[in-house]
Amino acid sequence: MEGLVIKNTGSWYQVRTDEGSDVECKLKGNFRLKEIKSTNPIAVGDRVSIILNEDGTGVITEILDRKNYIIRKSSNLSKHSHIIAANLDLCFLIVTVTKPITTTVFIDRFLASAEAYRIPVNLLFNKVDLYDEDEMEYMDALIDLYEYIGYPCHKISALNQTGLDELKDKLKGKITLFSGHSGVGKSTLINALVPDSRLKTGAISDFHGKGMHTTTFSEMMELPQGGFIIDTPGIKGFGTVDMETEEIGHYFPEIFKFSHNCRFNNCIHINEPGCAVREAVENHYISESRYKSYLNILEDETDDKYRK
Ligand SMILES: Nc1nc2c(ncn2[C@@H]2O[C@H](COP(=O)(O)OP(=O)(O)OP(=O)(O)O)[C@@H](O)[C@H]2O)c(=O)[nH]1
Ligand SMILES: [Zn+2]
Repeated sequence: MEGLVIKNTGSWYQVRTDEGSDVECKLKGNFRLKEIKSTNPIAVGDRVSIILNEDGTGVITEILDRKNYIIRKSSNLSKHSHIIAANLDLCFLIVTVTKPITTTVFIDRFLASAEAYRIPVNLLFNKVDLYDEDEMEYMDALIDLYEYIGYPCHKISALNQTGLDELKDKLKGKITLFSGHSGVGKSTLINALVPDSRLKTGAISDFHGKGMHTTTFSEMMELPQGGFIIDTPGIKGFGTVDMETEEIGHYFPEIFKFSHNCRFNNCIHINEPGCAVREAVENHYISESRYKSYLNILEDETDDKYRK
């Protein structure tokens, strides 16, 4: 029997079978994952094969191929990583122009990581009910920029529940990760989209008792229209994705496009002669803020290399 892992408590996995029932499962004793050194072999979003025990519980015997997964390193030194979720169809990054400010560097780092993971992102500009004329203008400029690059943008007010219908359509039948700075209105939005999510949160803490570490546990919330939302506590963005210096430009779609015309094919677009990316920045085909974010990631990765 096959199903979808919708909750992971560390020792148990809740599996929604394709027939529609929920089964509490354990892993088969000798279960191993070959390619990934991970503290948890299975995460929410995984599709698995199970066999049923007589008492109604189940055993996970096999994990089906993943289309993607997001990880967090257990610590900087460790090679082990924690898989946060698998098989994501979409990310919603919630941003605000004010209260709090979401910087373009934060947005661009998130977008680049999502590109590395091959997960499409939509930007949700929340709290539009708060903005004055200048803030509206700034938001519209950002929306022009990101839509031009290819990231769909939405103006919403989670508080007043405006702009949410289009989101509901997009979420239907998908697994979507919600992310954003603390205070942008993520909980308010999720409560508006999943009417009984507050109730569910209560039920989880009962189930776990006290000693539960949030890092080993995650859950998907089911949407009334079908589909799931992932809002794992403690994730801000994806954490750092390791990127090779020459790869970073691949995760900025518009930089990648222009980089085909650079004179050197290993150009990293800093001060090489014949760099088509820098020329595009000077001619305003690539935005200054995006190029700055690119340099910002490049700097970090270079620092990392020297430290190692
Ligand atoms: N004016 C306005 N306020 C909002 C809106 N959405 C959320 N807020 C307010 O912003 C504050 C933070 O909202 P939360 O939903 O708790 O934000 P969060 O992103 O979940 O924050 P964390 O729980 O810290 O991660 C609350 O006071 C909300 O009422 C909105 O659309 N407009
Ligand atoms: Zn270049």
